[in-house]
Amino acid sequence: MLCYLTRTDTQKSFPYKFTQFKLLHAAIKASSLHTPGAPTDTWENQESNSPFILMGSDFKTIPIIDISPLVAKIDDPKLATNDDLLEVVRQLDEACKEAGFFYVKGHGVPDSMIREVREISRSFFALPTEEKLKIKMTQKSGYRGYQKVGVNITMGKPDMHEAIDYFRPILPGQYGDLANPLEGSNLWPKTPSNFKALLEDYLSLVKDLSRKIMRGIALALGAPIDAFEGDCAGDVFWFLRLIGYPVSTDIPESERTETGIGAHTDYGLLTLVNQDDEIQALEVKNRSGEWISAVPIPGTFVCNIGDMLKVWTNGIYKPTLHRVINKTPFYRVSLAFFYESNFDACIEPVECCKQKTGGLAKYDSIVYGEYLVKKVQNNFVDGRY
Ligand SMILES: N=C(N)NCCCC[C@H](N)C(=O)O
Ligand SMILES: O=C(O)CCC(=O)C(=O)O
Ligand SMILES: [Fe+2]
Repeated sequence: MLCYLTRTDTQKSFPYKFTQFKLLHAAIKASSLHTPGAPTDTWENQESNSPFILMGSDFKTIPIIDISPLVAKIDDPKLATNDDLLEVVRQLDEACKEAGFFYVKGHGVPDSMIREVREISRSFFALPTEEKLKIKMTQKSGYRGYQKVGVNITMGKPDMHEAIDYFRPILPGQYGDLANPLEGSNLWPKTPSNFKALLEDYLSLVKDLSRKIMRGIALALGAPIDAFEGDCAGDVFWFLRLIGYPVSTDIPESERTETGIGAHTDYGLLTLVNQDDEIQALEVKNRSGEWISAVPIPGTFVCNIGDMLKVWTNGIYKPTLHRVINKTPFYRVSLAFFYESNFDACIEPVECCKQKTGGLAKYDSIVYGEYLVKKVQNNFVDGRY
């Protein structure tokens, strides 16, 4: 994909282009192709007052990456420089810079599992409201549990989805006062009976898959392979949302808004979305401001990067605005898994990324847990649970 951007404030213009890389050091160099203050800055303000004018092509589709070499080899130091793995790394780098979104196939999570977790979520959402409210989300439950359509808000507007939110369990006092509002354990419905067991199996698979993709992303950035482990994400905080988007005409007109989830970026490092086949509803905003559809591709996960990765990379990779609008006559189900950093991690631009972006930190450091708590509290209007 080739795009030309002109920096209007300095009158400097430059071509920005990705070529084929075969070796790891070339993949690392790819990150230094990034000129300070260059194209990724358009990502920051995707609305109108960007200092850049886009003149060339922009992404119209979201790349599909077959990550099977990465899944097979990334944990084996002897294999971590294989050509096929480095080709995956190169594709990850390109996708994170161009779109902030990519599909993964060849990820090793069985198709049957991917479908089953959606089906079991669908059967939960089909239960009577009284039944679903038995695991109701409240402030007291640490924001864990079921929320009705319209309870979650984005930019002040009710979202047209119902959901169950699961967060990594937090013991009282585990992170001092930092995690207080999110302390608690998860709420599991009694029916369907295998709900908890199935979702726990799923969670362990997507957690490990995310760890491997983050190893690939570390290499793509020219950072050590375990850069997103240890103090950063070695004790990762995760959460999982089971989401149901009703057919819009099934929602009373007085309560209806246009969006299943309004435009937002995700908060952490990496998100893995398992979306219903054949229902097109997830949209991703490109640099030109067009909404590009993330069409369902059976058996894949839609991956996207989050706010913490932007800070860590000093803006080399930026999260992309996305939203969900279900205009179809079908009830849509998705599972969004969020792989974040350690809850108490202080995320700041790292040296190797600063070097590639002019040397100075473009973002203040953020304590992830503080950021998350604020976000979660802002997602719900007091008393509207
Ligand atoms: N990354 C997460 N958790 N996504 C869930 C919904 C995002 C929208 C949320 N209401 C908001 O305004 O952030
Ligand atoms: O349902 C989807 O496809 C995406 C959900 C999403 O963007 C989110 O929960 O953050
Ligand atoms: Fe999202």
